[in-house]
Amino acid sequence: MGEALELDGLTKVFGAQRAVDGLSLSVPAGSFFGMLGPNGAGKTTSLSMAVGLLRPDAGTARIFGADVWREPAKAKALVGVLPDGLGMPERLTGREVLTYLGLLRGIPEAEVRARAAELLEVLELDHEDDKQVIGYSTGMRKKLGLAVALLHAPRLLVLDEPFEAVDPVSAATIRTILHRFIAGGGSVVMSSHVMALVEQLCDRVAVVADGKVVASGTVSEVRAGGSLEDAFVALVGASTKGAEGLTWLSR
Ligand SMILES: Nc1ncnc2c1ncn2[C@@H]1O[C@H](COP(=O)(O)OP(=O)(O)OP(=O)(O)O)[C@@H](O)[C@H]1O
Repeated sequence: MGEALELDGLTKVFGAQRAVDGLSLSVPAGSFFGMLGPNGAGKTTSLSMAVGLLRPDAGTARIFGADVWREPAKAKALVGVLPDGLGMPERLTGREVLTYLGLLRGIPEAEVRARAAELLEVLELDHEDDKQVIGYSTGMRKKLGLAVALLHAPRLLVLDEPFEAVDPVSAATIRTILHRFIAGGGSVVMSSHVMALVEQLCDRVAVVADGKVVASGTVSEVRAGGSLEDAFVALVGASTKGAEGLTWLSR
């Protein structure tokens, strides 16, 4: 079936820091792919380059074979993105955001309205229909961002921390939506810090540290008989910080 996403030698340098350092990975079509890594490992920077939001200093990103930076219109039509710290038109309601972005995508108006209504209902954003985005909570923003990513029925979803700040009921809804998306032939790449969620949802994972992939494969290959959390700590190095110092916290 080919590759949904192929990153080859992606590199991004900020000043003296190589935030992403020759990162390569391959996401087979139909897979649910988890990207793990400690804070500052380079996950957001890599995913931003992968979907055309941040220009790489070197390397390539392909979505179903389309080069994200050489054939952006073709590549971007195939992908729905939930970026980190999503900027939204703050003075629009959720329904207006979806309608506006759907029309910009070239979806016929009646179809946009029908899809927006369905997404808002499923994600339980429809009961506060008058609320502008500026009044949304972090979790509501995340859900609206996911609705935006799904609106044009992409073949690949790239989601940066989709479950962050989302309540358990909404998280279950999102999990169901993502499972249905995969069952319908879609592919998902998501970053997350929640190991249990990655173990439960994903069939393949990559662990990123210092801007490089330090392990990748099926979940069982990467966890190698133990838990994913143990494998992760072994790969990125355990820290003993926090056990010492801070004596002023003791009573
Ligand atoms: N615009 C920027 N300017 C300077 N440095 C940056 C910029 N964006 C990211 N960085 C640095 O690049 C490194 C990788 O950051 P990135 O946000 O990709 O990590 P991450 O793996 O997504 O982390 P987290 O899990 O905390 O979200 C960090 O050290 C960060 O400080």
